[in-house]
Amino acid sequence: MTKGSSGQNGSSQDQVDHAQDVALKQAREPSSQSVTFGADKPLHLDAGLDLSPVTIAYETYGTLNEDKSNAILVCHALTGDQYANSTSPVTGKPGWWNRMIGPGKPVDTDKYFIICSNVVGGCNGSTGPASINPNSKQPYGLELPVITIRDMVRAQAMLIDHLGIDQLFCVLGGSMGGMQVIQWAAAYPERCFTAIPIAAGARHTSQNIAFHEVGRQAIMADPEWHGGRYLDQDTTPRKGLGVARMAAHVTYMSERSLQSKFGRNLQNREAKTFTFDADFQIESYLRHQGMTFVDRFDANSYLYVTRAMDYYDLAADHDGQLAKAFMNTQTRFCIVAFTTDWLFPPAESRLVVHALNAAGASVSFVEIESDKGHDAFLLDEPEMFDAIDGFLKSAHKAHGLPASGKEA
Ligand SMILES: CC(=O)SCCNC(=O)CCNC(=O)[C@H](O)C(C)(C)COP(=O)(O)OP(=O)(O)OC[C@H]1O[C@@H](n2cnc3c(N)ncnc32)[C@H](O)[C@@H]1OP(=O)(O)O
Ligand SMILES: N[C@@H](CCO)C(=O)O
Repeated sequence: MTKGSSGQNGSSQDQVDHAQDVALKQAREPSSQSVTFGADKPLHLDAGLDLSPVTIAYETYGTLNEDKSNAILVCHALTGDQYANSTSPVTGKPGWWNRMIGPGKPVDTDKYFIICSNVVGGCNGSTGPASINPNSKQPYGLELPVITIRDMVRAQAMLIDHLGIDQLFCVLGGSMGGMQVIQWAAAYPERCFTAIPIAAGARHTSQNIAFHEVGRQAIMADPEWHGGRYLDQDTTPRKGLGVARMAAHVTYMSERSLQSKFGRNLQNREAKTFTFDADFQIESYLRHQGMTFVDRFDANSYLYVTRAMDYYDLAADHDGQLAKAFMNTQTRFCIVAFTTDWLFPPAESRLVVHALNAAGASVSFVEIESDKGHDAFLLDEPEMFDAIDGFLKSAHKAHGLPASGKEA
């Protein structure tokens, strides 16, 4: 942990110049597959408007079998993207779920056809606030209606229709991805043979909304935000977005992991400097997380995706009774939670488990002892891999799928 001190509000951030911003914008052009639905097939939004055209950028891995019964939809988290198992053209980093997806891995590309799409409201090729508003011919900015988790899932259903798939063998994802899984199972039970929400819940809590609001205010307080019209000015609210990520990142870790990674260790120095530089490793680490984030994510998209999570409350959509969302479902659930996740603690997952039990659903609950906090689902957690591997293998048998997706 001895990377050089990086001043979130200091000189190294300021070195990121105009050219880099332009490169970033270019990188956001969809480089994956994408489908665009026109005015004849608009996306109906919870905000009460229709969105068209609407583009959905996605990646696929593995082979779709002849009867299209081996498809798995992977839903990404807040700032994730469609590059779950392929190198991101924006960061040059390997797929964010390479540990989970691949030949012989729990989400086995030798058996399944895996689809991962960028959410609507995002910034990696799907329609979002940086997309061109057909009316003004300018980027939408805040003219894009607020997007909800239900909207994201409705857009994914359009993509699944487009691919000619009636039923998904599985829908899985973590955090905001897990919210989408829960919404998929509630809205389209007959289309989900299995569902695996990880480190997620059926609502955003008051504390979670509070942290998101801190982040949004940091972005909107940055003078470079320009009321959301920063792209017209060829700039981005880097400082505000960086601070938003720093605050959010703390919530993705646990007290134990922060302590064991960094403790009170100083960053490349023998003694405190009696300044406000990044004396502590944790300060340097957070500044690094903030700075690298602004190179890969759009500030307005951050407003939209955080809002989507805040608005999610599945019980409220069913007279306050979560079980009603799942009545008579045939979907088989595996709910995964981590003991040190304080963003979506196991108690939130248990509410979903109890509702599923009350609805008579088939559900297993895997509570994993981990010190990695919320982001454990992105990391090396053998117990999580074993649980998902076992669950999918048993569901595979119950479904009657052939051993390999290439057969059929
Ligand atoms: C879920 C989706 O759909 S995808 C979106 C998820 N992706 C992200 O959230 C990306 C940002 N988040 C992270 O990096 C998360 O911490 C994780 C969980 C994904 C990765 O966790 P880990 O592998 O444990 O990495 P860790 O948290 O230690 O961070 C490593 C980075 O911090 C840097 N770092 C570590 N210590 C320090 C320090 N003292 N000072 C400055 N930088 C430091 C490392 O150099 C490394 O930088 P790099 O990522 O630019 O190479
Ligand atoms: N760290 C992940 C999960 C947050 O919920 C992300 O940024 O998407």
